[in-house]
Amino acid sequence: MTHDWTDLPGRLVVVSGPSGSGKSTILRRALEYPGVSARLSISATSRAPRPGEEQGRHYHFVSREEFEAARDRGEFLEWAEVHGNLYGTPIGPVMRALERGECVVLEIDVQGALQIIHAVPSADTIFITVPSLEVLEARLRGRGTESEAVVRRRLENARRELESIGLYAHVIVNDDLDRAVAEMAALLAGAEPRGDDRDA
Ligand SMILES: Nc1nc2c(ncn2[C@@H]2O[C@H](COP(=O)(O)OP(=O)(O)O)[C@@H](O)[C@H]2O)c(=O)[nH]1
Ligand SMILES: Nc1ncnc2c1ncn2[C@@H]1O[C@H](COP(=O)(O)OP(=O)(O)O)[C@@H](O)[C@H]1O
Repeated sequence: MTHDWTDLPGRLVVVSGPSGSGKSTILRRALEYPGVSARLSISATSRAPRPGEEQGRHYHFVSREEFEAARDRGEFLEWAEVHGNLYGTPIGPVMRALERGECVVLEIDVQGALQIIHAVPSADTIFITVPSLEVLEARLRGRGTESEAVVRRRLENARRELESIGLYAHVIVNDDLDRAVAEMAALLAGAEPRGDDRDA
């Protein structure tokens, strides 16, 4: 099924970047900034919930079979397999929020972001990166949520993901966290619903 995204009054913002680059940390804080009025899309995933994660708040946790059935029914705006699990953006809530003129943020991996860049050219795209792969490695280890083998796989993926950086409209280098959050907030605050003065 195709959707016409061009005439919706809201704004779609894609935030992407390697695992451990700081996407969730930066977004969590930037969404609280005064002047920022944006909602985070809740993805579906086949991965198991981590301690503290709630069904329907952090993700819609589903089985791999349920995910594949929804995908085959065309219910995802984009989807990807990331680190062995399936992730996808449900179309319905995004469409409805954009119809209401809201700003919707997708925090998704690079494969998904590339699908959005093709499917929704009006989307605003933000790539979060780190000063170096060494810094990324230290942060992934510091987070303590992944095993050694998983950290290595994520670093290999990061190298590949960094090759797409030029396709994004904006890049935030997450060295100083406060500055990165301020930059994200400024981009989101500027991502107002489009008016009649938009470019043709
Ligand atoms: N393509 C795509 N990627 C997603 C989606 N939701 C989350 N992701 C990405 O999947 C990756 C793994 O997310 P997660 O399991 O929460 O782990 P973590 O972000 O590495 O702690 C991250 O890069 C997320 O941005 C989605 O709906 N679509
Ligand atoms: N600017 C920063 N300086 C130091 N550590 C950071 C910075 N930004 C994020 N972190 C830490 O790096 C780790 C990865 O960040 P996270 O937001 O989970 O990344 P992502 O959502 O992109 O996978 C977390 O432990 C986080 O606290």
